[in-house]
Amino acid sequence: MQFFKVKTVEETFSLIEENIPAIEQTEVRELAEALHYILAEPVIAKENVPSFDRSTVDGYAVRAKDTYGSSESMPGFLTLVGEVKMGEVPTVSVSNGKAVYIPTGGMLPRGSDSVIMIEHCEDVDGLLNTYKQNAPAENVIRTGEDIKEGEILVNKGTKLRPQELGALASLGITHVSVFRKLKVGYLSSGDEIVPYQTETLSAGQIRDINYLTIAGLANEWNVDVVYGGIVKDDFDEFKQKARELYDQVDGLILSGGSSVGAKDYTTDVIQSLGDPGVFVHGISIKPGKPTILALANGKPVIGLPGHPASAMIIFQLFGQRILRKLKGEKTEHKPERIFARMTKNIPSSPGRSDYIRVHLFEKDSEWWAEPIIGKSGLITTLVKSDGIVEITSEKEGVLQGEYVPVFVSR
Ligand SMILES: Nc1nc2c(c(=O)[nH]1)N[C@H]1C(S)=C(S)[C@@H](COP(=O)(O)OP(=O)(O)OC[C@H]3O[C@@H](n4cnc5c(N)ncnc54)[C@H](O)[C@@H]3O)O[C@H]1N2
Ligand code: MOO
Repeated sequence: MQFFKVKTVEETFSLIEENIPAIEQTEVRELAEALHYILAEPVIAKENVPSFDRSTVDGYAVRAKDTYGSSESMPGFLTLVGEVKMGEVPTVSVSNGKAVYIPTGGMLPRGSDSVIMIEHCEDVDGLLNTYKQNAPAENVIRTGEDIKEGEILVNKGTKLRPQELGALASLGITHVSVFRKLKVGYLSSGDEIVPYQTETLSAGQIRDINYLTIAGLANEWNVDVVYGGIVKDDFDEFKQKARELYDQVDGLILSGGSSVGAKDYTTDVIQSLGDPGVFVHGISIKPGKPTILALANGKPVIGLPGHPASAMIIFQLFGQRILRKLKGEKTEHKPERIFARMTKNIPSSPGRSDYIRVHLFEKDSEWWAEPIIGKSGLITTLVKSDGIVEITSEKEGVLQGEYVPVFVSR
């Protein structure tokens, strides 16, 4: 009889951190095709952004001191000497007592240090009445204020979000070196599992749910999935299919057979794939206790519990971390969570982390979390839920009205 040597959630996170390597292969991608890829080398700014002082408003470029003392009741007077054209170097400059018209984004003319907004002036036949005093640098973006030449703009290991792509574009960078896209293999196991396309089920059969839920999550994380099909509860067949798939991919996900029943071969199959092998079998968590995590010759292998809600929750909690590590992503994991108030008391055993599926609703300007009660074999518990409440291992549950963190599903 096998027994689980159960790890806590925190121990499991540390073991993932210690055990999972990053893939080393990189590729160069065109910037517009690099969204959600992980940067493989730092990007150092080769120029200033902006490369010139620019106005942030439509107005008049002035010397701030020439506007001192101007107010609604006591306007100042400046002589208009020309205008700045967009995208061009100004041909006029600003000297004492002078002003130049400038559109939003235009280059500040020599001699000026700030821009006074159109709303605060009046052009009376070339004499500019100023009704407000300006501070130096007011309504101006300075050269290099956004990005300074020589600074590290984006570090190695950063996931490229739209804002990083925008910043790289501002420097004229068209290609970036990124870690290549991951490809993981997915295999379902179980004599009762049949393809989801099966029209009529025979007695005892179940359509494969986990392929769609797990591949869907992986795709959301910019990871490709190779579907290895469904294997029967037969050690030799399972081992052979797992090996074939393992050889083609960067990591392997096996669903079902993770428990310790007579036909649960997943552990033995994983051990056959390579060293060091299993580093977690059993986590003090509900749902998902029989989870298996392993590393076989540098490739992670995840044995997910078969129950569909358990498989999804476990893959979100641990699979995502494993894949982030494998992708070379270095930025700290910050899951999206909100605080909501629990509508009911929920007991929990100390020493075990519980993940409660909840429906979120807003009442009196506050978020409330209504637990969705149901077994982890029921996929609709996740269909009805908007997120997962974490009850950490040191707690004995949560009380009605208590504020709890909810990991929101998107
Ligand atoms: N004696 C014990 N029995 C069980 C324990 C335990 O600690 N001691 N843990 C239970 C928990 S918790 C879970 S979760 C399951 C996990 O078991 P397995 O990973 O071995 O999964 P299976 O037995 O293969 O399947 C469980 C369940 O899920 C259905 N399933 C499996 N794959 C799919 C799929 N791809 N799509 C849809 N449904 C799937 C399967 O038909 C079973 O009903 O073990 C408990 N037992
Ligand atoms: O802990 Mo298992 O994952 O529910 O049914």
